[in-house]
Amino acid sequence: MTPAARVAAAIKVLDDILGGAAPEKALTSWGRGHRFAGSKDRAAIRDHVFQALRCRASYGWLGGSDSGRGLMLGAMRAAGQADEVFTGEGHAPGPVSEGEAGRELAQAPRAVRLDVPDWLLPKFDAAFGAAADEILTLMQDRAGLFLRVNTARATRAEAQAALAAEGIATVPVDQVNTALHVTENERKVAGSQAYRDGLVEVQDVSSQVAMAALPVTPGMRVLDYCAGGGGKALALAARDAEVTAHDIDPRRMADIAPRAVRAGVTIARAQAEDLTQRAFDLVLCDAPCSGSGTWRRTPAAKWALTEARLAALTGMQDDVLRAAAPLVAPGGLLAYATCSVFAEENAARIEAFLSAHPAFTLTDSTTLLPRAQGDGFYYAVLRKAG
Ligand SMILES: C[S@@+](CC[C@H](N)C(=O)[O-])C[C@H]1O[C@@H](n2cnc3c(N)ncnc32)[C@H](O)[C@@H]1O
Repeated sequence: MTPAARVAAAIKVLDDILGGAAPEKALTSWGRGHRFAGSKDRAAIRDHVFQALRCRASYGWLGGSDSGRGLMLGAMRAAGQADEVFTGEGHAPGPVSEGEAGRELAQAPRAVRLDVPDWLLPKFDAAFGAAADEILTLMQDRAGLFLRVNTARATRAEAQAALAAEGIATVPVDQVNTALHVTENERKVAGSQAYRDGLVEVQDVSSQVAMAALPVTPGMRVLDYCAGGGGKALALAARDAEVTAHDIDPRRMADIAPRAVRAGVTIARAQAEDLTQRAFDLVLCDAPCSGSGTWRRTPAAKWALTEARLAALTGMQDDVLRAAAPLVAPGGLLAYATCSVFAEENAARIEAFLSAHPAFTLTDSTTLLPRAQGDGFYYAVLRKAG
C-alpha cells in the first residue's frame, strides 16, 4: 500500500470508531476485509489511528471536522504532508475541498491544543500543576514499550542479551532495576523466544516502580485482590512471595496460569468464598480506574470517560478497599494502586477509607506523573494495627 492508501484506510477505521466501534475491533475488522494488506501496512494504519485518537481535538481543529477524514487531514497538515497525501490518485483520499479549510492551532482553546476534554482539563491542571502543558503535550505522543525482567529466570543483562540475539534492542531504565525500554523491533517482542521462555513480561515502568516499593519478602502471604491478567501478581511472585490472585470476574484471570508457567512461578487463584477466614500479610488492590495516566496507550478512553462513569469508578474503588480491609492480617499491609492521576481516584479514596477504618494508618503515598519512561500511576500503602 502507498502511504496515502494507508491514510485512506485509517480514515475508514476512524469512522468506524467514531461510530461506536472499539479501536481493536475496528482494526481487526478492517484487516479481515483487506487480507492483501501486509503486516507493515497494518502497523502503519494502526499507528495512524491511535495517533489520531490521541490528538482527536487538535487534528479535528486543523482538519476542519471531527470525521475520520477531518482527523487524518489534520494529522497530515500537522506533519506538513496534506498536499502529497490528499490527491485522489489511486487509493489516496480525495483532494481537499473548499469546505475543508484548516484553522490555525494557535487560535484553538487550550483544551483543544492539548487534546483534553474540557471537563477534564481542571483535573489535569490539579494533578500536574505548573507542568500541566508540558505533560499533556507529552501525552499527545505514543508511549514506549517497557519490559519487566523476570528475576526468577534471568538478570537484566542476561534478558537484554537474549533479546538482542533476536534483534530486539533495549536499554535499561534507571528508575527500577527490572525495567528495559525496547528501542528497536517492539513488534517482535511477543513472538520472541526470550518472551516465550519467561525472561521478560510487558509491564510499564511505573507499575514496576510501585511493585518494587512494596516491602515484599520471601514467603510473605500476598493477595492480589484485583488481579486481572496478573501483571502485578507475577511481579510479586518473582520475589518469592506466596501469591494468591482474586478478581471479581474470574474470567479476567484466564491468562495467569500460562503466564505463571512461562515465568516459572506459582500463583494460586481464589474466588470470593475461598477468602473468608483467611488473612494475608499484604493485600494489593490494583483498583479499576479511569486509566487517565495511561491514555497514551488507550486514547479512545480519554474521550469516552463521563462524569457518571468516573463517579461509578470511585464507588468501585471504595467497594474494593472496604472488601479488602478484613483480609489484611493484624500488623499487615493494604496497598492501593491506580493508573490514574486524578485526586478523586487516589488520595481522596484513601482519605475516605482512613476516616471509616481507624485501624489503618498511611505509610506511603506516591503519584508518578506520566513521563517519557513511564505512565501516570498512584499507589498508597496502609498498615493495619497489630
Ligand atoms: C486495573 S485492573 C487489574 C490489572 C491487574 N492487576 C494487572 O496488573 O494486570 C482492575 C481489576 O479489578 C477487578 N475488579 C473490579 N471490581 C472488583 C471488586 N469489587 N473486587 C475484585 N476485583 C474487582 C476488575 O475485574 C479488573 O480485572
